[in-house]
Amino acid sequence: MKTINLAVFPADGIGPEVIAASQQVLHRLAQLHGGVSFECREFDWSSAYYHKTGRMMPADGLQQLEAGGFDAILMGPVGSPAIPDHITLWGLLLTIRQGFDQYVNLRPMRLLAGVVSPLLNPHRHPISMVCIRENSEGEYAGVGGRVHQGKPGEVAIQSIVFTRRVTERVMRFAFDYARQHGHRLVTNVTKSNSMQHNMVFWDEVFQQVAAHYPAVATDQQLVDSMTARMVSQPETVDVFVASNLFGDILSDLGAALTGSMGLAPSANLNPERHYPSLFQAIHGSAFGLVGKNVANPLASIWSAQLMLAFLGETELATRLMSAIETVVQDQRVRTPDLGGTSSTTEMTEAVCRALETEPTAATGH
Ligand SMILES: NC(=O)C1=CN([C@@H]2O[C@H](COP(=O)(O)OP(=O)(O)OC[C@H]3O[C@@H](n4cnc5c(N)ncnc54)[C@H](O)[C@@H]3O)[C@@H](O)[C@H]2O)C=CC1
Ligand SMILES: CC(=O)C(=O)O
Ligand SMILES: [K+]
Ligand SMILES: [Mn+2]
Repeated sequence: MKTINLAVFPADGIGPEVIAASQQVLHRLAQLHGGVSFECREFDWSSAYYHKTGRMMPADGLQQLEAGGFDAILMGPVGSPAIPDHITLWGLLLTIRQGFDQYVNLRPMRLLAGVVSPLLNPHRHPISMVCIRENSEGEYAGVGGRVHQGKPGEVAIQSIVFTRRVTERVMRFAFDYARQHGHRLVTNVTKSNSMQHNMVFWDEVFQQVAAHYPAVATDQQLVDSMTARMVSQPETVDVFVASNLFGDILSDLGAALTGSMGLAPSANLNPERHYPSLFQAIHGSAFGLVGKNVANPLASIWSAQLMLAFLGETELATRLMSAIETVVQDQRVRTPDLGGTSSTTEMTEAVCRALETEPTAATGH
């Protein structure tokens, strides 16, 4: 029996509900497979932990996580109405992303059959985009400061940091990903018309890296018109590589275009596997839905599916994706964000049932 060791963070808001759902699905998957089990160690680092201790995680949190020997981290969203958002994000999530060098944020955005897109007649052209977001520096490098607070001469500086090593590696990842997964096009999302230093550099590195991948077509799109292109001609968007801030924004747009924030998954990857990677829905803590059992758990469950794929558990990953697709296409069980009245629990149980109808390893289909 193979054991997969997971660090699990229910975290904030709807996190505990969608993470419990994801764990339930993983355990059912393991049970049906028979050859693997998930060992989950739960961490209570969160906004509630902050209220108790004054910190989002212990001072040696990263060392504790590293010492745990985890294969991956499954995390709920971080953020509470009672604490400033920059404290919660920097106190936990962004610290882990940087500390564990999770420099790729992989965000597939695919309109699943059975989901209604806000775009008219979307099925004329399938919507399937993959955002490769730089996840360790750029606009979210965390460099800057404030002086003369509250005075007329107050200054606030948030510096954007682009380094060659980091820019090159995320672009190489984008091209490798495109090549491995049969994508035809990699789009460089930029803003080199107004940002004449960092974004001109970004474009140069893109060109240099692209030269090593002659079989993959490329194009370039300014980020402002990229938003319009994603809405007006989504069928022309395949893989795109974007800086930390641009990728953050464009992936929420992609989530909405493909039907719901409650569906969109993400993977925070350390591709070299020196550190565990972190899997988390792209949505936030959705304060309005907390405790009502109405949050769509599929974004988090799909993130767990990305985790299985990254861990090389191809059979489990394929089976889980197919169960998600079955439930969504069937349309009988739908949470309110998808136009239905089903609960988080019902949606989760529907995925567990769909897993049962998929071929098992034992039957060898
Ligand atoms: N990765 C993370 O930990 C993230 C944390 N946040 C934090 O979350 C908090 C709320 O941020 P918002 O900008 O309001 O974004 P949000 O994603 O929490 O909510 C945006 C909209 O999407 C809906 N939504 C989100 N998840 C859903 C789900 N699973 N099912 C159905 N509907 C869903 C919400 O009800 C709301 O209408 C803030 O504290 C923010 O800092 C935001 C984004 C990512
Ligand atoms: C923090 C945030 O919004 C994100 O990573 O998507
Ligand atoms: K807050
Ligand atoms: Mn975001």
